[in-house]
Amino acid sequence: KIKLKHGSHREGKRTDAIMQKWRGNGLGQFIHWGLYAIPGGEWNGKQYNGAAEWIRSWNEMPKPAYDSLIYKFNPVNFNADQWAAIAKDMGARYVTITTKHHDGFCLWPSKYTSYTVANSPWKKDIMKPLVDAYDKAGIDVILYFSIMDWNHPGWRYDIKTRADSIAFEGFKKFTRNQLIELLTMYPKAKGLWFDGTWDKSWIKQAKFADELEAEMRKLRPGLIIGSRFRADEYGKRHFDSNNVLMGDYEQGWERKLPNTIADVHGNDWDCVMTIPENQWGYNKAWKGHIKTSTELIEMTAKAVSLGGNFVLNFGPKGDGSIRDQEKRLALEIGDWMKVNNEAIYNCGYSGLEKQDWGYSTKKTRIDKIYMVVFNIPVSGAYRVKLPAKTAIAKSYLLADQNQVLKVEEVHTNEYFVYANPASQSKPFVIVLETKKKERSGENNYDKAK
Ligand SMILES: C[C@@H]1N[C@@H](c2nc3ccccc3[nH]2)[C@H](O)[C@@H]1O
Repeated sequence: KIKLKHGSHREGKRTDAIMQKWRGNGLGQFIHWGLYAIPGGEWNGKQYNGAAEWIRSWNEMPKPAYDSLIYKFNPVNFNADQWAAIAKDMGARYVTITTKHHDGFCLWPSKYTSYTVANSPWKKDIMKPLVDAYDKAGIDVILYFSIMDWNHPGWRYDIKTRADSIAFEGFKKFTRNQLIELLTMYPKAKGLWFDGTWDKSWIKQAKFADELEAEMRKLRPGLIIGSRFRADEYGKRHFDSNNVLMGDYEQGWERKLPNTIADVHGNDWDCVMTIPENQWGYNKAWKGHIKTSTELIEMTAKAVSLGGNFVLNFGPKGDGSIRDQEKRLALEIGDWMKVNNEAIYNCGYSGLEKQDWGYSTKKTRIDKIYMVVFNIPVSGAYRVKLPAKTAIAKSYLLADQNQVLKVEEVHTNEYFVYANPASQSKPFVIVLETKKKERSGENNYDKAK
């Protein structure tokens, strides 16, 4: 083990109630909203091929033209309660909201810069109504914060000269001030989701970032901070030089999912996902594949089956309204979650071998296993292998618990569950209530009544 001053300060999962609630959330909503939603991926009639929230980095759009979008920020259709209702209807149990993206525009009236909503035609704080609306809806709030800030004169991609170093010292103070300000103004926030931390300038700030993380955790005990915030003194990110996870959960799954439990190294983690291929901020013209609700439900089930949370991104328009495709997907996912959320909420890795029919999840501390089915076997038989000394006490469809299913032990600890789902068009869940196996060889299953 390498002696580290600014590596991880905790091994293993957090066991406190705040983190246990986070762990059981299963499904979350991401909100990317800011000035970039006004051009929506287009400038002077030309489409920007990258992610819409990165349009400022596009040479076709002069930086001053982007920066003066502040004078156009007047989201007359912004309705925080409506955004929270969409998340609620979808079955999201937490939301991550951009307070400041890479462009540096602040959705709260920060005292430390003039580049905020306070100096836009809108004038009012956006974060307070959002935090209050989601909190009222019973949805936990996490604040997204980009360290990289293209608007701040002190930002540097790397620190090469003494002048860089002096400028960056000012930037670091500004960053700390804004983070303390956010935690003070929005005490209901359960955590911070950091981004824009990959450049050398920030990676070199191991001591500063370590002390800042400690200061934030002291100010807000129980605060949830992921692995993307800081690097150790050898520049190692996400996992320190002893390969121990930094922060409270792994924040590396952006637009991708782990494939097996080995990929998540026994840690908590979240996957943040876009509906189109790669657009976080509002883009007028979604190109390429737009994920269907069934695909997104499958990603949610896969994430939970591997012990993580799935956080689906919404990019509200410049006027504050939510686009129709996003509203429709939220309702379709929500319809499924209303019937099946028992297989998602407070569930995690079941320990069972992956089978072709889909993903299995397990309630923490309860002997219930959920088989979330996406591929229906022509045989009608759903194979499941249980650990030794575990038997199936009862099996039924989550959607219709009166439908007790026939179970057959085809080999030791290997069972076929027979189910003919009513509908074949949507994923469905088979529940296994397990029990300790009595003497071996006894047929431990209920014949279909
Ligand atoms: C959660 C996502 N993270 C930001 C981002 N910027 C990137 C630059 C390079 C590679 C990946 C990136 N992700 C995206 O703009 C979005 O906020």
